[in-house]
Amino acid sequence: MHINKTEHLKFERLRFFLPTPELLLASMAKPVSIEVWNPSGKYRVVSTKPMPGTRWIDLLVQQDCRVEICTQKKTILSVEDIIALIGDKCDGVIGQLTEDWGETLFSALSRAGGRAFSNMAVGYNNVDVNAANKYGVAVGNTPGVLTETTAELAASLSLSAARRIVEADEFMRAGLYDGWLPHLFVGNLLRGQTVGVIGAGRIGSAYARMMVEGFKMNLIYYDLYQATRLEKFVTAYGQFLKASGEQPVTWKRAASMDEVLREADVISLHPILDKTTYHLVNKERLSMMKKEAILINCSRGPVIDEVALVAHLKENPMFRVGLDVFEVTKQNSPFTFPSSFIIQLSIHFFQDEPYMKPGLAEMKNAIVVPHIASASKWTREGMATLAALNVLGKIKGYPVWHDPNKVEPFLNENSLPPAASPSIVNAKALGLPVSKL
Ligand SMILES: NC(=O)C1=CN([C@@H]2O[C@H](COP(=O)(O)OP(=O)(O)OC[C@H]3O[C@@H](n4cnc5c(N)ncnc54)[C@H](O)[C@@H]3O)[C@@H](O)[C@H]2O)C=CC1
Ligand SMILES: O=C(O)C(=O)CO
Repeated sequence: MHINKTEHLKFERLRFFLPTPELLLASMAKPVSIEVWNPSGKYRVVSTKPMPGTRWIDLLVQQDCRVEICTQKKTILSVEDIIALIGDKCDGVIGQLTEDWGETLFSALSRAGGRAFSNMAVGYNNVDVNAANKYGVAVGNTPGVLTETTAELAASLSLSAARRIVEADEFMRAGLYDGWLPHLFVGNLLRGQTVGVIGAGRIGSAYARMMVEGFKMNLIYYDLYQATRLEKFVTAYGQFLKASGEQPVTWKRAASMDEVLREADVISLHPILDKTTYHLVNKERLSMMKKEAILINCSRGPVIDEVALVAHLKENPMFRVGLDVFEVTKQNSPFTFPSSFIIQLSIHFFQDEPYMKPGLAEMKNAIVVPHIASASKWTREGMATLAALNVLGKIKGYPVWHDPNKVEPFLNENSLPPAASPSIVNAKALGLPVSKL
């Protein structure tokens, strides 16, 4: 066994490249690379990935946790890999949206004595919450801290698509620019056009505000619920513009999603991924959109039928798309069963990346980025902190925070976080107490 012992900050950290005794006992153990903090800690918490910042580690260690971080050079861990990490004694796991958290993993965690899991993500379509309920495992997520960062990427993609920034950049780098021309990379003006938002929750509403306020676009949105605060904001901003002698902005709550698709010039998708939003944008719906419309997806890949999208992009060169997330390509996928199988079971959607549908990468009218919408330093460190505190809160028997949309008290680096789990999605099902702090 190769062991390096390193003093790091005020805690002890070990690195080794062979299984710990717990891992050796795991049924399908493989050699894994682990970094250990506070080896003598009472509670064993595993993180399936190194996460940004160190506050999340400090907070766990201060509360008597031994923290084990998987440093294996493999982007997406398999169920077997994670079973090996869980071993025979594990109090909680911090996992990633790329992992399949279903019956197998929750039963393994439960067998190891664990009752706490948190995704380092707000979306938890990769988690079978019913299975977690069955084994009494609390499931945490990380809302709120990534709202603005994700909305900013959706806004960036909207601008990049409207003004053809990626195409123009490639043109410059290829040495093709030989002087200003009236027709060179002519795109769309956003001001006065209509922005459509599907799923006006936290991120959808933040994006809508950016586009309305920043570019004076009118808003049309579709959601299962009324976005009252967003409506009030646009009304007030419209009144302000009018009082300043400018054209006021307007808003409309659409009765159907199709209304948004028909009317909007830029459409951004921000719903959760579940059986009601799977392939929400399909061939028929793409054909309803304006020929020069812009479609942005920073939610989850399977919200769009990407085979239909590639065909639509080919047929409509002025239609543009900005994608941060992707559907799995069956041909290349490590998973072989058809998507209809997933829908019928409708348990959870565990894998939608990293593959692109054939033809997408060649489309000039598509901008593609690798699921980076939440990738600002503040947000990613905050996500790590919230995920760690979700797990810690359950281990310590703390109540659940009363409002998962207001997580700021957990993110203040200058004070101790509240003694609560910031966001547990199955708190009600497990009958967990709610914090009155
Ligand atoms: N690309 C990325 O890096 C990121 C992606 N996300 C994705 O964005 C999603 C939304 O995040 P939040 O805004 O924080 O969640 P949220 O829960 O605040 O908003 C989701 C909204 O979708 C609406 N919705 C649900 N089903 C719908 C349907 N069938 N039709 C129309 N609207 C529907 C809900 O009513 C809700 O208002 C996450 O679940 C995640 O999948 C989130 C963060 C980063
Ligand atoms: O939080 C999420 O849901 C993500 O997609 C990560 O950015």
